[in-house]
Amino acid sequence: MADHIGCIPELDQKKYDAREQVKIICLGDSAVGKSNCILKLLCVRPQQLSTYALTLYKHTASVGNKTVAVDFWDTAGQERFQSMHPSYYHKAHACIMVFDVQRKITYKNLANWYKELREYRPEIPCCVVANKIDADLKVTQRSFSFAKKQGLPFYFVSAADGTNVVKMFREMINRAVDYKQNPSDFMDEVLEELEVWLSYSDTFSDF
Ligand SMILES: Nc1nc2c(ncn2[C@@H]2O[C@H](COP(=O)(O)OP(=O)(O)OP(=O)(O)O)[C@@H](O)[C@H]2O)c(=O)[nH]1
Ligand SMILES: [Mg+2]
Repeated sequence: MADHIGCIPELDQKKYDAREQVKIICLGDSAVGKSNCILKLLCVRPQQLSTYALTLYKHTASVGNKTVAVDFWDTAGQERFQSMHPSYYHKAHACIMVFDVQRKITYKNLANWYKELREYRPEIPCCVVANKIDADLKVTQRSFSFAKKQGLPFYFVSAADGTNVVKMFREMINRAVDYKQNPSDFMDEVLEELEVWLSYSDTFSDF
């Protein structure tokens, strides 16, 4: 039932420097399995690049004929205050919201996370992940209406045995790239144009 997990043995610097880059954030209550989902995908020991409150995981993925550098942003602790710093949301291209199928409160709290997400990022693709299904497979027969009501894709996942982990991330990376190429948020469009313009002016300043 588990997906095959594609391991990346070591960092390929060329791919890492890929032009296309997306930021994907994870939201959800403490201990729902956010970090474990990412770790399962990466199959490698994480590289901790930032502070106590934030861990940044680097990943490369193929989307069509392009190599995409993916930054997964994960928190360590701040979600216990039921709110994230605005910089966490800044320029995110997609969001993965996780709850624990064994703790109802984590499902209820999705509404708060989603509200906060939409205050900062009204248009980015988002999905709902029901994690820890290995602990009780019967939950996959239950319906969790929150995602449907909000029109969000929904995945039953187990970070422990890998079920649906790769599928979920692959689809979300595709959607993040898609969003980056066709932002529906006006501010994002402006920032995207500005970035292209700045990269051109960098190139010319080399001459
Ligand atoms: N049975 C089972 N346990 C899981 C699964 N995913 C995570 N866990 C366990 O749940 C606990 C929390 O997992 P984390 O990945 O650290 O959760 P988190 O959401 O990153 O937690 P914080 O960083 O504290 O916010 C750990 O003890 C994991 O081993 C899963 O799919 N199945
Ligand atoms: Mg964590």
